[in-house]
Amino acid sequence: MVAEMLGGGRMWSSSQASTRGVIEVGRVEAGPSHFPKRPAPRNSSRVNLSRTYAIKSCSVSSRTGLCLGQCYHKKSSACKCKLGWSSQPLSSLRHHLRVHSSASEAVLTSQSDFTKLLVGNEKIGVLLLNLGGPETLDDVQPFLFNLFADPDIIRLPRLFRFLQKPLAQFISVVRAPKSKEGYASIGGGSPLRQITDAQAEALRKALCDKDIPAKVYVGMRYWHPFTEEAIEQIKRDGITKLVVLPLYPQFSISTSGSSLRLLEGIFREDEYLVNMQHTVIPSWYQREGYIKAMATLIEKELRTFSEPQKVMIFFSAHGVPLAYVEEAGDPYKAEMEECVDLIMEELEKRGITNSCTLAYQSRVGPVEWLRPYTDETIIELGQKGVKSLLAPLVPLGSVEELLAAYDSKRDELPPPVTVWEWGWTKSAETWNGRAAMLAVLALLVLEVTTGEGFLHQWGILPLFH
Ligand SMILES: C=CC1=C(C)c2cc3[nH]c(cc4nc(cc5[nH]c(cc1n2)c(C)c5CCC(=O)O)C(CCC(=O)O)=C4C)c(C)c3C=C
Ligand SMILES: [Fe+2]
Repeated sequence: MVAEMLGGGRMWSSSQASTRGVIEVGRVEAGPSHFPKRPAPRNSSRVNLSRTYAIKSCSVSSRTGLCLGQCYHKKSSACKCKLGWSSQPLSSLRHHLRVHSSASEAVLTSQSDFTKLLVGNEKIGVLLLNLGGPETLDDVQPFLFNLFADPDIIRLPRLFRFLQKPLAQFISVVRAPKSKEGYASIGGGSPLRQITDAQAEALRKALCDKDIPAKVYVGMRYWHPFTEEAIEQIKRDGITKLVVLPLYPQFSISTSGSSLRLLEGIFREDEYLVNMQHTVIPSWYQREGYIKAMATLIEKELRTFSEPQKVMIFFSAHGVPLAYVEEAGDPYKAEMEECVDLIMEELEKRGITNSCTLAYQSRVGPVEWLRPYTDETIIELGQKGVKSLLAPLVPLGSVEELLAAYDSKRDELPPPVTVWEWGWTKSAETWNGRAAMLAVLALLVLEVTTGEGFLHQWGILPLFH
């Protein structure tokens, strides 16, 4: 599908138009992660976290050319709105995005414009995207089928795509017993729906408190409520402006990318949606609210150790297969590393200078995943004499896995380490969710108070100062 991205685009009426002139319909807001990477000395002042960057990546005019995800600009002036990430490196995106710092730019909308806009029949929606999870043990195999049938999860060469569903059926049946064991150990189902619904409700309330009567929807990729169901509700509610917000702080082909690709397909086919204004936030790990929330959680947890300064902060993130990063250009690893850097810098500002490690967990299948692996790293740390560990980035639902890895390695650790202090509790499972929520709220609050960000670009939030 070729999208007309340059020049076209539904424009706002003049009272709505952003004076920045860079964010229009379908524009993607993104942060410093989308700059070409540069070495980041720990002590340099790297990023102004409160700054917002607007990226001219995706304003599309034709009915068939609506673009929800990140877009590729070819070397020629023509632009392709790719349906998937498998055939073209995502890293090429960075070279073609026009990045604007909005820090010094003008105020967008007056208070009266704001009131007019809200009263003027605009219906704002926020669509939170997440993975979804089986609610009962009987849901596990069909959930796994949906997951493995996704070409962004099992990436087959185009020629072999016809095998996707049979393969998904096979893998889901084989994997189901192991998965069921995991879900049985956390109460017989995934907590993700409850957590995401709670996030949606908290966000709705926070927006409502700010006089933004937005409806917040949850769209899951592999289980109920499916993204398609959320979209149907959005249409029934007559939403006219939609903010699409994946609940993954860092972008990966396999998570936000997959959900955005699905949405892109739905939008392309639907006249109502094609005409609805929308904006997408592909990743937000670099937002001040998120970084500060994570730093605060770590700071608080460190205090529970007997010798806090000796604790190794062990970021155990969800992994992805190595080929995603090396062959398909998934920015996930770079974004994860930058996220860890930003959290550590924030901690340094607070006088916390503990050492840290980043490792990846949750591998599935026989292929190589991002290294270092969490289970192996735990042993190495033990052998190096690290006695206290705090793990802040553990993915939702995976704390058991990490603890099991730790426990199974306990015997392999040298004697002084067998009394390892472990700075994590079961409640950590929801930390990512809570931090994500905080981040989203902080993002909105930040944008209300500073005049930066997508809501201002749209002219739906006024400046307070
Ligand atoms: C090739 C397979 C997988 C990739 C790639 C992958 C990436 C990925 N996943 C998350 C977050 C979560 N995944 C969860 C469950 C889960 N993921 C896979 C496979 C891949 N994930 C499977 C098979 C499962 C089911 C459980 C299992 O059998 O191990 C969950 C938990 C959802 C829940 O039920 O609550 C999360 C969260 C990220 C962030 C990511 C890439 C960055
Ligand atoms: Fe996963």
